[in-house]
Amino acid sequence: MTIPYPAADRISPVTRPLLSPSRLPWPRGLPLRLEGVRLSRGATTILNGVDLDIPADRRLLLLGPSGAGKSTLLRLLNRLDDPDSGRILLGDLPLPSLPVRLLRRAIAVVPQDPLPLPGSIRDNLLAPSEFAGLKPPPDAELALALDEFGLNPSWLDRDASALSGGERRRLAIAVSLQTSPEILALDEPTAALDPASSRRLVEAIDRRVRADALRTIVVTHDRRLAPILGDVAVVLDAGRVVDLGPTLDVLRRADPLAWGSDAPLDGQEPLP
Ligand SMILES: Nc1ncnc2c1ncn2[C@@H]1O[C@H](COP(=O)(O)OP(=O)(O)OP(=O)(O)O)[C@@H](O)[C@H]1O
Repeated sequence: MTIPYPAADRISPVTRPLLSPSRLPWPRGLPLRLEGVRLSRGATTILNGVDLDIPADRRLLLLGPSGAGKSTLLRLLNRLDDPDSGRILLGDLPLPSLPVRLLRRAIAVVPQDPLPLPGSIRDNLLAPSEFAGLKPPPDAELALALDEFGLNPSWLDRDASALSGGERRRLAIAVSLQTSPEILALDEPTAALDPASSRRLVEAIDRRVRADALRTIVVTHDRRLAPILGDVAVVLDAGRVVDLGPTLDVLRRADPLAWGSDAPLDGQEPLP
C-alpha cells in the first residue's frame, strides 16, 4: 500500500546531507518500501504479505493489536530477521545489499525492553561511536544526551543495569542517536511510563525529530500521544496492513478496544 496523500506540511523532505564523519554511502532521504513481506515461525504466520511505501517525509506510526507483527516488522528493518519472501528496499537498494553495520547506523531500532551493555551509562553511550570507529564525544555531550531524555546528567558513572525499564528505554534512545541515524524506529517508547513521563518523553522525541529532520517509525498503543508521534498511521492485524492514512483519521475509525490504550480521542488536547 502506498501512503496516499500530498506532501507533508509538518516535516519537509529530508535533504540535509549526513554530517561527516558518520556519512553513509547512499543518499539521505530514500523512501523505504516493503514488498510482499512474509515471515513465519513454525506454524505461525507473523507477517502475511505486507506492502508498504513509506516516503522520506513521513513520520509513521505502526498500530494494531498485540501479536499483530509490529515488533517483528521493526526487527526486519535492522535485519535481526529477514523475510521468508518479499523484500524491503531503501530507495532501490534491497536491505541485504547494504552492509549490516551501516544499515544499523542508518536505521536505529530501539526495542521495547532494551538490555543495556554491561558497564556504566557512559560505556553504553560511547559504544555506538566506538563500534562505528568515530571519535568519542566528551562527557559534557553525553550528559546533555541524558538530560535530553529525562535522565539525570550526573549518572554517567552509574551501572546501566541498575536502571528501571523506562529509564533503560530512554537510555537506549539516547544511545541510538549517538551516531546520527536517518531513521529512528521505536517500539512502544512510552510503555509502562506514567502519563506525565510519557508526555515528556514524546515531546523530547518530537523536539529531536524536528531538530535533526529524523524520520521515525513508532509502534504505540497510546492513542492520546500517537498524533504527536506520527503524521501517518498504519494498522497491522494478523500480519497484514488493514488500514492506513493520516493519524487522526485512522484513530477515529479504529476500534479503541481492539488495540488502543485507555485515553479517549474525543476531548484530547489539540495537535501541536
Ligand atoms: N520467534 C518466534 N517464534 C514463534 N512465534 C513468534 C516469534 N516471534 C514472534 N512470534 C509471534 O508472532 C506474533 C507477532 O509478534 P510481535 O511481537 O511482532 O507482535 P506485536 O504486534 O509487536 O505485539 P505487541 O503489541 O504485543 O508487542 C506473536 O503472536 C508472537 O507470539
